[in-house]
Amino acid sequence: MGVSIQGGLFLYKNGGEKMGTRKINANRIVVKVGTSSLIHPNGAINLETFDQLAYTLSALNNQGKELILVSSGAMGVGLNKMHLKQRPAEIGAQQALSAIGQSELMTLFTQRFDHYLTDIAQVLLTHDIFDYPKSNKFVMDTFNCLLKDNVVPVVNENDTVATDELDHRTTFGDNDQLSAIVASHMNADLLIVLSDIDGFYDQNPKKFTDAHLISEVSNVADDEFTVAGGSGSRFGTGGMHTKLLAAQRMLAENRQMVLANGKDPQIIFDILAGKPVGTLFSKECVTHE
Ligand SMILES: Nc1ncnc2c1ncn2[C@@H]1O[C@H](COP(=O)(O)OP(=O)(O)O)[C@@H](O)[C@H]1O
Ligand SMILES: N[C@@H](CCC(=O)OP(=O)(O)O)C(=O)O
Repeated sequence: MGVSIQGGLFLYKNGGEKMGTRKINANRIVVKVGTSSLIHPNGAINLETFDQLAYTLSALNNQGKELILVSSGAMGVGLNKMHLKQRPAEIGAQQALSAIGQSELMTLFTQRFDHYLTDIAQVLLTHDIFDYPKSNKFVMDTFNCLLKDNVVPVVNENDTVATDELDHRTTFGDNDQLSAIVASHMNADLLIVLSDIDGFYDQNPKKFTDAHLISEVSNVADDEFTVAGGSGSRFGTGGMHTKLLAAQRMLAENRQMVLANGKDPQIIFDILAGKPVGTLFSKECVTHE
């Protein structure tokens, strides 16, 4: 079991040793994967992640779990396809790149999921879509039909029309919060956020080598936001801030969220088996020695 350092935070013992098991009971699961897990730092496609994500979700789908994948990466894949090193400055050009990348992203997923005999579907959403009762119903009906037919919806923000959270310079979209919105409306038991980092640390580990991984968080307040920095990769957008906002929403609704490293998506099996990997955001402490 972790050591409490304050309020609702538990650090891993001995600087990272993982102990105990968690009680995770999840049937409907939203998995969010960030650009940093899908694209190598050199800009190339991380084929292992695509393949292992498809394998893991297909295996769980075959076990009867209901899965929704929220995937970033349209911009990263678009940059790669157009042989560009960095995002263009203009928002229109960014949106065009994302449109190019989105179809390529789906091609990559379709290939890998086909290999594991799993059908997928593309669902492009905006953050506010659930606020309109008619659209809300259409979106929910679509998700419910797909899940009933064992099809895995692959969600991304519809970057062509979503401009509300873009600063028109450096950030593009926010799938961390979109995944929490989807988890919330689809009444998911668990949100798994896969990133390029082992979990939530007491300071940005890409900047501070003595940062400690936090095992469990039961409350996200100002203290947590002060140690949440920006994105660690060239392509990620929200950094830890948007992940904490997603966690805040999950906690408020008494749902669980696990933030874990997506370099090997089979970590999802460990999460569901209750192994104390990553950071668990949960109102109640569910780790037992
Ligand atoms: N307190 C923190 N704990 C962990 N990571 C942090 C923290 N503060 C900032 N970060 C940064 O957040 C990054 C993950 O966010 P981001 O690059 O947007 O990934 P993704 O593409 O997976 O959404 C990490 O690589 C890390 O550099
Ligand atoms: N819609 C954008 C994703 C934006 C986003 O939230 O990215 P990330 O921080 O990598 O999860 C894209 O597909 O590039």
